[in-house]
Amino acid sequence: MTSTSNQSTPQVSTSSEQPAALTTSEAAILASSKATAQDASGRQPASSTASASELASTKITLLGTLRRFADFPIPGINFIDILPIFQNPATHKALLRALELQVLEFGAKPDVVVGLDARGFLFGPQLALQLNASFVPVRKQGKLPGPCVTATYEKEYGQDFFQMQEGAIKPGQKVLVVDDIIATGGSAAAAGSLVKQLGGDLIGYLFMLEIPFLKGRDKLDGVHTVTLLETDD
Ligand SMILES: O=P(O)(O)OC[C@H]1O[C@H](OP(=O)(O)OP(=O)(O)O)[C@H](O)[C@@H]1O
Ligand SMILES: Nc1ncnc2[nH]cnc12
Repeated sequence: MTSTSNQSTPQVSTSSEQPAALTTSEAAILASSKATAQDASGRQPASSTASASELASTKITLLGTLRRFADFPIPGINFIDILPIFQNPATHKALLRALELQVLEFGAKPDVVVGLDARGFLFGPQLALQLNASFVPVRKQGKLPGPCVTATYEKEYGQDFFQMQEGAIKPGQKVLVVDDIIATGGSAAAAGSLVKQLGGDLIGYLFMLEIPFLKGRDKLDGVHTVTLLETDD
């Protein structure tokens, strides 16, 4: 996929067509795509330029698709709605492609993709298929049959329990935990602790979106964490 689009690629502005005012997140994406595409001599190899610019374009498109709802689900929470991405096949496809590119940053192919109930199920199984990996769910308590391991956690708007089925991960398997959003990091940290209880080798966390001011990464014990998009607004 390149920014010279085909029908399944979201339409993205070229630099001469940029809207007059970029948001802070969009400007940061453009700056980092220019920096990372350069080699040691300052030149930009064609393939790396293409994929960096593809990723930067996709990020801007996806950020523009998000919606905000004030005071949902409780007063004081600025809820970021990712669902519009899935309403459009082009943005849906671009998201999956971008996440697949982000997995390269882990330097190892996961054996298992673990997705968190419920929004981690929107793209986790598809990503697992693209990586030729297994998909295993983390579910809210009371939804999984058979013996389970359980972890309690606090998230941005409440407390909950997560479970995984015993035997769902084989000891030593390389596991990537994926979810839509990392806010305070409580959900992801609980999922990581379940993976470890089952003997998995937690190689990292991958999120569609991070809310940096909530400092969720601080709860992830330094485990490699990659996020496609960031917004504090
Ligand atoms: O970083 P945290 O503060 O823990 O918050 C992030 C979690 O909150 C949301 O899930 P939610 O529990 O609302 O469930 P849902 O996916 O079923 O909507 C989101 O999908 C993450 O899993
Ligand atoms: N602000 C937020 N918006 C959407 N999902 C969330 N999960 C935790 N915090 C959230």
